[in-house]
Amino acid sequence: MILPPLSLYVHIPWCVQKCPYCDFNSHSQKGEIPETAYVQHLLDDLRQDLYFVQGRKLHSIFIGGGTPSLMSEQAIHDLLAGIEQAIPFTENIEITLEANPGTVEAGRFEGYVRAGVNRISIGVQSMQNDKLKALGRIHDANEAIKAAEQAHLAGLNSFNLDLMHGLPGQSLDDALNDLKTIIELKPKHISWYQLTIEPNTQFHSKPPTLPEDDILWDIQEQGQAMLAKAGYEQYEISGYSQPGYQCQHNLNYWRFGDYLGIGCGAHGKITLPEKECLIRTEKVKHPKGYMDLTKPYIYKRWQVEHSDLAFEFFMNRLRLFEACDKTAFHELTGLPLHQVEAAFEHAIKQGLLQHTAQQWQVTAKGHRYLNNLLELFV
Ligand SMILES: C[S@@+](CC[C@H](N)C(=O)[O-])C[C@H]1O[C@@H](n2cnc3c(N)ncnc32)[C@H](O)[C@@H]1O
Ligand SMILES: C[S@@+](CC[C@H](N)C(=O)[O-])C[C@H]1O[C@@H](n2cnc3c(N)ncnc32)[C@H](O)[C@@H]1O
Ligand code: SF4
Repeated sequence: MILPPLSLYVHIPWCVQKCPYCDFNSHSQKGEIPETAYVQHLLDDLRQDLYFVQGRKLHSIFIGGGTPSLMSEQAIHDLLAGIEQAIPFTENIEITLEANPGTVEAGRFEGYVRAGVNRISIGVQSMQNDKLKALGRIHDANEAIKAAEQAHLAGLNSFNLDLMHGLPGQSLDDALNDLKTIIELKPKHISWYQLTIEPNTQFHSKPPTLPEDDILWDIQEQGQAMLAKAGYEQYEISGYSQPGYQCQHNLNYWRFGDYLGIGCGAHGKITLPEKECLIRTEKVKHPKGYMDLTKPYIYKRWQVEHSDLAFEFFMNRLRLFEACDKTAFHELTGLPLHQVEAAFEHAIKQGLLQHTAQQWQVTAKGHRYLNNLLELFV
């Protein structure tokens, strides 16, 4: 087994209010968030994970949530300084912070950049005010535009806009107009998600009327063509970027790289080559329990069973559009290649995969029927 690049995910669990479609680990917090105490807990949590790190450097950091843009510049500065003290950074480290346009007053992004952030991901969701209202968002389209302008002003070479489609009452034209407006804001990266109704959300208990399947299909096909025409390459199911601006954190995740996870409900995955195994970690989910000094941060830690490894590898790796080196399978899982050859032959016969002597690549059909492809590895 070889050691892949190491990333770090940091979870910030608070939002101004909970959106009715969202099943992320987020809690509405009226008033001040306990950011100073939380940063200390995060750094303490990280120290307890250092056992796994052993001389490695950090390749990317993703501060996600919840709404990390509720944190002050000082808190993000203290957090990043503390992380760097614990684990050195690689020279080109990517440091992303997620922001909600409703929390971004002027000058905020400059502050984050001073603290060390070099990529901001802004949750725009839609550019139509009636849709934003139906989604329970705390901002309007104008504030989303202002947030994107601020990202340019802060000198951020790379920022991402999150947009959703398949929204309640959305027509094909609505969705395409949203994309067109987003493209005009010139982000280097666009995450374009189809709205899904998740269990344990308000939309699940009171479902809104969503567009018919044929409209969803047209949105997908025509939206992808529009993004491609504007120079955005699709490199992952929902990830599009200008060439060279893929999200390094996501890429490492889908390439089956390693990541530590700190903060409420954060997940981690670490390779231990000397033990020929993978460890997964999960931290305590609720902020109250996580910040309770009498309890550990870790909720669960387990070794991935050998029988699950092949599926876990491909479930991540086959989401990416780039080809996969055949050697990566053995290097990252420790399993012999011949174990998956029969599944691959089957997938190639069905037109879901193609291959050369060195690499595998998912075909367009394989991306469309990804679940059928993955079933071959169960
Ligand atoms: C943690 S949020 C981003 C930052 C910030 N909390 C915000 O919403 O502005 C992650 C992103 O996941 C997407 N998302 C969340 N729930 C979703 C759902 N049910 N279906 C599709 N996309 C969803 C949204 O685009 C959202 O921006
Ligand atoms: C889906 S991406 C967001 C994409 C995005 N909008 C951007 O910046 O390009 C969010 C990243 O945070 C990671 N993440 C989210 N919740 C997590 C958790 N609880 N534990 C570990 N990683 C998490 C995901 O794995 C992913 O790499
Ligand atoms: S979508 Fe973003 S702002 Fe809305 S509840 Fe989820 S994490 Fe919070």
